[in-house]
Amino acid sequence: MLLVFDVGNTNIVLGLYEGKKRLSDWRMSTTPPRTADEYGMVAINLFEKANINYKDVKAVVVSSVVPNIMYSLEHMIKKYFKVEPLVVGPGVKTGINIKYDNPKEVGADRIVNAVAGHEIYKKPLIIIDFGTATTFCAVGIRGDYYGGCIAPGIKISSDALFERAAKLPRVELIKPPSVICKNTVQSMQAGIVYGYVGLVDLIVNKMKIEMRNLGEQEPLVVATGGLAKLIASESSTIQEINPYLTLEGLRIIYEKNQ
Ligand SMILES: Nc1ncnc2c1ncn2[C@@H]1O[C@H](COP(=O)(O)OP(=O)(O)O)[C@@H](O)[C@H]1O
Ligand SMILES: CC(C)(COP(=O)(O)O)[C@@H](O)C(=O)NCCC(=O)O
Ligand SMILES: [K+]
Repeated sequence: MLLVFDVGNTNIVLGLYEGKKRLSDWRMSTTPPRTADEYGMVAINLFEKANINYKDVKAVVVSSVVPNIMYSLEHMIKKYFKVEPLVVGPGVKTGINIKYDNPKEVGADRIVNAVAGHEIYKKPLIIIDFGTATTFCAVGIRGDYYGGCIAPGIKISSDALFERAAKLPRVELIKPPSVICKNTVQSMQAGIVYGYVGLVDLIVNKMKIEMRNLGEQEPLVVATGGLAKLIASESSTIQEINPYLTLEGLRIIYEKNQ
């Protein structure tokens, strides 16, 4: 079996594969940083609860945008799973041609998403990943990674509002019935959800113009990440939601590096 880790700034998402089949996936918090043994205990417990023998894991692939937990995570993988993890980074085959000023600067999660999108959809793409940050990535039909935008994520933006405004409560991130709201909670929900939909649709429409100028056909707009569903329901530009895009990209990268 193949175990993949998508290490984001809020969550570490684990995916377990047998060939192309995803057997299970789990989500754990990225903070606080844990020791190798603490990561090991969590991982083994997750396998036990799923009635899966962790000793059947024969390969591990990791994508990370959180350098400070990598020592413990890699140490755990070697100690408990007895394998050397393939860590996505320079030198790992992806089939993606990174056209960033400094290709090493792009978040691994963004490249992994591009690998998955390119393989699955075989079209020019705009990939939106609603994570701690919301990333927008333009990928050409031939797998050129052109770059994109990084915006503050919905949750950290709304957390900042809750924390910094004395009279504003923490509200559930759900869509209110209108934008002219008559109470504080719905006013905040409208500002957060519709404000974010506006951010997404404006950026996507601008990226589409730039992709046309790059000679690409109309891109497919694919959303992933924890909060994709919430925004996609209101957005006029998001066409697909693929919650497992990053995990699929890690599986594909494993196959490309066999
Ligand atoms: N299935 C889900 N339903 C609702 N919220 C989610 C879900 N998965 C993740 N989230 C929330 O979405 C945000 C982004 O999660 P995630 O995409 O894992 O972030 P990152 O990749 O930056 O770690 C987090 O605040 C997380 O709590
Ligand atoms: C933008 C990100 C923080 C998004 O990561 P996440 O929200 O999943 O934690 C990550 O892709 C990153 O650290 N990128 C490096 C800078 C860049 O891509 O230009
Ligand atoms: K992510």
